[in-house]
Amino acid sequence: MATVPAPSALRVALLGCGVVGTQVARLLSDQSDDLAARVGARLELVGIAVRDAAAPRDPSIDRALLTDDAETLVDGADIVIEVMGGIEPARTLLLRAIAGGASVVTANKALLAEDGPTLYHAADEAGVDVYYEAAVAGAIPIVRPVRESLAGDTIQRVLGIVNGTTNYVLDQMATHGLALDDAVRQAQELGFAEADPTADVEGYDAAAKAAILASLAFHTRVTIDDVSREGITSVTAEDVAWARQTGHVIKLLAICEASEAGVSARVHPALVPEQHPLAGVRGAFNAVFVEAEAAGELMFYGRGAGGAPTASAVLGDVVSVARHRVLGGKGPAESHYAQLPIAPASSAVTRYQVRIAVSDRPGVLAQVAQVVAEHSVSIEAVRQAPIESSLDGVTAAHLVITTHHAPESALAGTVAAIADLDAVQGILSVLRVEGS
Ligand SMILES: NC(=O)c1ccc[n+]([C@@H]2O[C@H](COP(=O)([O-])OP(=O)(O)OC[C@H]3O[C@@H](n4cnc5c(N)ncnc54)[C@H](O)[C@@H]3O)[C@@H](O)[C@H]2O)c1
Ligand SMILES: N[C@@H](CCO)C(=O)O
Ligand code: NA
Repeated sequence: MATVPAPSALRVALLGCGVVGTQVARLLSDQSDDLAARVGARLELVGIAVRDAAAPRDPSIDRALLTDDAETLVDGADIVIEVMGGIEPARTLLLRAIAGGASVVTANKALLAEDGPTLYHAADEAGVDVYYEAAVAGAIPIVRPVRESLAGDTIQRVLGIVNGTTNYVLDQMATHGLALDDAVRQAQELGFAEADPTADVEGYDAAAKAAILASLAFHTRVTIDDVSREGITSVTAEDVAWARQTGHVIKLLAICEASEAGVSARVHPALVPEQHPLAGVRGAFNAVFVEAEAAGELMFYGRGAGGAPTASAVLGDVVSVARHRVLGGKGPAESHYAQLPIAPASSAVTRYQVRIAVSDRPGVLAQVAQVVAEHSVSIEAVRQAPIESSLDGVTAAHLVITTHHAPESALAGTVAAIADLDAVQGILSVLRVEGS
């Protein structure tokens, strides 16, 4: 039987030359001999699609490679790397690449969380790879471990700090007592947060990553529309201080779980016990904590953003898809055989900490406890502390109630009933407690 000779070189097209693209081009050039040895064929960067070929670029970029004709570039490639971001034209260009027989590597979480299945289906039909390690938690290997290393196990839960900007902001609030707006401004000055930080602080970036992680972990298609999302804008310096007093830190978590109700993916600020490994994730670092039936607890930690760290993940994927082309065949495809239902957000079961301002007089604690019990919610701990400037001249106190596990729907009813009590001056915060 005649064998097809392995290619001596693979043509690589790069779409986008921003923060990540610049570093991808640099690594392809700086490491070209090592990459050739690892792949078994040279990786030849044949062009870089940009919006404006005349714009200033990092000196490491070979300007002769720049083109504003992305379509022609894609048509001649064996491997297409997409680091432009956005839905269009990224989707159309990737589909064109796949239809033309190229394997693709992308860092585009927004596109995958919105319409990944269109790409996966096209790649299946064409017999090529779609790899996307950089799309979740940047440099941290998490897509490959979930897709391959844990393929023989059953993942039960994934808890992730997958947005560096918000982790930096919450960490600054916790360690320096900053207000949220001041911490966001500092993150912008240091270049962590974008000029428009909405996608980060409102949790959209983390929600896209949660959709991708939930799809991988539970072999079920989950899109960003299936993810319940709450950002960090309502977190106050007082919440952060109270978290510390009760032995917690506040983190923006992406939580993916499978239960009898189906798969749930949610993003919200949560209290994490100080002794949990996720509580020690400081600054702009990311970490993904995985609970699996046989493996137990695993944590993946590192840099979730930045040009070079993200390019590291992209290059790892490029080497994988290139090896497949040299050896023939392709890597594992998207797996959605389980097709579990998407659980409604109200079915999530977790612990809560409710902080309320109450009039400090006899019987108030008993009234609050009664209301909680009537909603079948079990109290784990109650703390009380005086409020120095009392409201309306009535001596007031903070009451901090931590519950045992309860469904979100039961908690919502409980909080509404507590708010109706005469002795309750206000609900100051309701935070979920995760990781315990
Ligand atoms: N920056 C990070 O830390 C990071 C981390 C993980 C994933 N990502 C993802 O990587 C991708 C790129 O991010 P980035 O930070 O490098 O963004 P960026 O804005 O710095 O770079 C994107 C580049 O693509 C170019 N571009 C956009 N549309 C184009 C088009 N139609 N034709 C040609 N060029 C086009 C832009 O001009 C820009 O130079 C995004 O999908 C992002 O979500 C980024
Ligand atoms: N903006 C993201 C990086 C890219 O996903 C973050 O702050 O983590
Ligand atoms: Na990653």
